[in-house]
Amino acid sequence: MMLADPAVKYRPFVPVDLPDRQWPERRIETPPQWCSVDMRDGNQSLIDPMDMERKRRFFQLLVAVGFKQIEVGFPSASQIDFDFVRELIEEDRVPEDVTIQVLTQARPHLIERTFEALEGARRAIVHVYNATDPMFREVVFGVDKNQCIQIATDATSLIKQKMAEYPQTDWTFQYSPELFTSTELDFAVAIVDAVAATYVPTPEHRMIVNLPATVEIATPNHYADQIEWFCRHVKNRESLVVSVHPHNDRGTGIAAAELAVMAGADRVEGTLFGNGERTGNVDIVTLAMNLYTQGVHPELDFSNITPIMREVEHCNQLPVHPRHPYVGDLVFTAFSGSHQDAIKKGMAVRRDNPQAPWDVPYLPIDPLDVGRSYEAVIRVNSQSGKGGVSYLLEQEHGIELPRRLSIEFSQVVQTVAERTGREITSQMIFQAFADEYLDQTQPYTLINHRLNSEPDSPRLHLEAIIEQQGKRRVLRGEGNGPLAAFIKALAADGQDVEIIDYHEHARGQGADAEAIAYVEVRVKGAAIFGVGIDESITSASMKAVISALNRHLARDEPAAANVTAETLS
Ligand SMILES: CC(=O)SCCNC(=O)CCNC(=O)[C@H](O)C(C)(C)COP(=O)(O)OP(=O)(O)OC[C@H]1O[C@@H](n2cnc3c(N)ncnc32)[C@H](O)[C@@H]1OP(=O)(O)O
Ligand SMILES: CC(C)C(=O)C(=O)O
Repeated sequence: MMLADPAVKYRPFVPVDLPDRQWPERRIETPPQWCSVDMRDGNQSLIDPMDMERKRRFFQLLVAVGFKQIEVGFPSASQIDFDFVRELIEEDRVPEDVTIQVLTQARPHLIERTFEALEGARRAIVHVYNATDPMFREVVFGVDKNQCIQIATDATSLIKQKMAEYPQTDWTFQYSPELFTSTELDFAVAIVDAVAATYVPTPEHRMIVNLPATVEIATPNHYADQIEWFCRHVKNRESLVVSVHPHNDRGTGIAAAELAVMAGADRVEGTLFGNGERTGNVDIVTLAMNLYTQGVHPELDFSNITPIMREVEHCNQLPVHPRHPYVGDLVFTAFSGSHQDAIKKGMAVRRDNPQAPWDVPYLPIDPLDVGRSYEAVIRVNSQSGKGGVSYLLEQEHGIELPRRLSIEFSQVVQTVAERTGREITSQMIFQAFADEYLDQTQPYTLINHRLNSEPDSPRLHLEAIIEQQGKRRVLRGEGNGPLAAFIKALAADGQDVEIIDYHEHARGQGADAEAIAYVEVRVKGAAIFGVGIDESITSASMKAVISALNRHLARDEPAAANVTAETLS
């Protein structure tokens, strides 16, 4: 049960005393070093840790994306992690420019085993950790501060010695004061200084100091303060690569990582799509794409993001949320009418000026940049409006509705959406459009027509063959254009139709192109639309008039109406 006063149980974080903090004014202008910990922190938190096949696939994926540092496991913790590291080395599967990293606790037998796993590696990062937070010192290890430092420096000495035993490998040393964020800052600096004094890094051969938010305990600005404070107080900063390793317990892992980089971190450890202990590690995809949308290339390649997501889902056996930034199945989709309208208008402006900076409403990134298409951007349900319906007809069926017709037709789609309660696909929209306008062939059906003109006269003579109730008849009329002649022919048959508005365009390209004509006509004082499609523009416009007339006549005979709703059910 939630407490009436949570303060009796939970303590707020203590702010860092850093009145002259510099990080809020900084911007991220170059990407940090990235290290994927999918195969270690990600793997250790899976329901079913990865088998060899999934590990191989994940490693290949990380290499293909462009990671240069990959924590491939905890080889002293499990045989499969050990075997995988051996396979990478023995089968020479690590590309020249990629460095593998492995984790070990600060315990001699685990360190020994770690080096056994790494024998023969071209290059490797050995990552050792011990918990430095006061509660862990007391409850988990039963050590005081000096003993805690001793665990870390003893491990460092042993690692340094083991590195010397295998000089053919290009080694990098990494130390993490686990639970850095809940460790007293001066103690975190003291233990890192002691470890560094043991290892003796130089600016040419730096050691990595990884400062994990093992459990996220505060707002991201607090983490940034801690990182800046650390960087300003640690000795020999120029000999260290300062790395961060945020988790996401408060849901602010991304913000914490970004602010930490502004505060001086050189490197970020995280996972693809944020798998990891509890609520996960920081998601490197989002971090990278956040940089990209600020105009900074992250030096990771997510230009075909969907297969990357599917591969990670396979390896982790965990789904990526449909609303996950930049990749989720629904993140490039707008259902709501006003969003669709704005996107449609923004896309139209962009089509005219494709080199302009990206400025499409509601879309922080061009879906094409991550291999997604525009087709899925707009989807229609009962929350949608005319913009979405017209967009889909235009994009997928080449039908560019005039504005007033799009208003009328969106009501047809709205009725279907509300009745079914489901998403309406572009195919369903086209079917509704065909039912409502194109297939209106009763009572009049246009079978054919012939046009004649006289020399030196603008007048055209039209003969239109129509079918009505199974019988064919010829209607005749004359006018200055084919449509005017057809209106005359209908008038002679007792149907007074007045053209109010007319639009036409080609549909498709090349030899297969068709013409589509839209008319708004007035019949017996009422305005109504009609649409016709044909290879010939004249036939398309006559069919459009017939469509409008038949719709008008159907309204007088309700039994013939409502075809659309039935067809879609
Ligand atoms: C925040 C992180 O993600 S850290 C990484 C966590 N990952 C893993 O733990 C991977 C899987 N782990 C394992 O397979 C095992 O825990 C092993 C092989 C590493 C160690 O196994 P065991 O020796 O059986 O120890 P166990 O699992 O019970 O861990 C607790 C012991 O480790 C010690 N320990 C824990 N962390 C550290 C550390 N960083 N340095 C030194 N000792 C440590 C504890 O003090 C405790 O020792 P004790 O038994 O003397 O009290
Ligand atoms: C080992 C360390 C870096 C870790 O995974 C954590 O603190 O979350």
